[in-house]
Amino acid sequence: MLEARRVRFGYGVRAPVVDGVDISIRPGEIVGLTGRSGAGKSTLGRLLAGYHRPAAGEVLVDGKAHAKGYNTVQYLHQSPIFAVDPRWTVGRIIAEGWSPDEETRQALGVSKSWYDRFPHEISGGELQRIAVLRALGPRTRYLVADEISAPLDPLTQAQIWDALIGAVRKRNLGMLVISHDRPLLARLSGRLVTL
Ligand SMILES: Nc1ncnc2c1ncn2[C@@H]1O[C@H](COP(=O)(O)OP(=O)(O)OP(=O)(O)O)[C@@H](O)[C@H]1O
Repeated sequence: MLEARRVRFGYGVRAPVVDGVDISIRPGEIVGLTGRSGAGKSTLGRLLAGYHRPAAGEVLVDGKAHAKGYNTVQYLHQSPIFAVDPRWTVGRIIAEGWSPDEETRQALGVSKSWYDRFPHEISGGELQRIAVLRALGPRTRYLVADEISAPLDPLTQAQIWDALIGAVRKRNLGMLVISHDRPLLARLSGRLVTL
């Protein structure tokens, strides 16, 4: 289980933006996270992924604190351009995560012809599919999908969510979906948490 227990976190000396929050995501479960703008959803997502250290409380991944090495909690960013090294080719970016099997690559519609290009040489929707593919390595146990589909066309959205749901079912992954899109959350998640 991926869980945050009574976590508190603030940026710098400012008041905490997440304070005393509990959330848990079981393997095989898709949990929706919504709430007003600025409520701290992305901050909570990053805490769960181990990007921030809580000022109080704890984040546990299958009962343990985040450790060094491969992050079994993969955070998917709304703007994938911020999640990749602009000097790396697409092939290198994907290989950083794993060497994907054909089925997963094709499910996401990632073309091998993109592998020699740089992030600024492919579209936003293509880059998001690449970021999702990179995150689905065999050691991944949980995914935090932070507004990953909002700016994308409906076809790309459907392709990404179908691939993610497929991976969740096949590999018993736990996934937190952060979104303002209530119909999307109703469709995807078994449980909705409002911050
Ligand atoms: N790196 C940062 N430095 C300082 N303040 C930040 C930083 N990141 C976020 N904040 C502030 O923390 C608060 C929570 O931000 P966060 O992005 O977690 O909210 P959110 O619920 O995801 O919002 P939205 O729905 O608009 O994406 C906001 O007031 C935001 O301005």
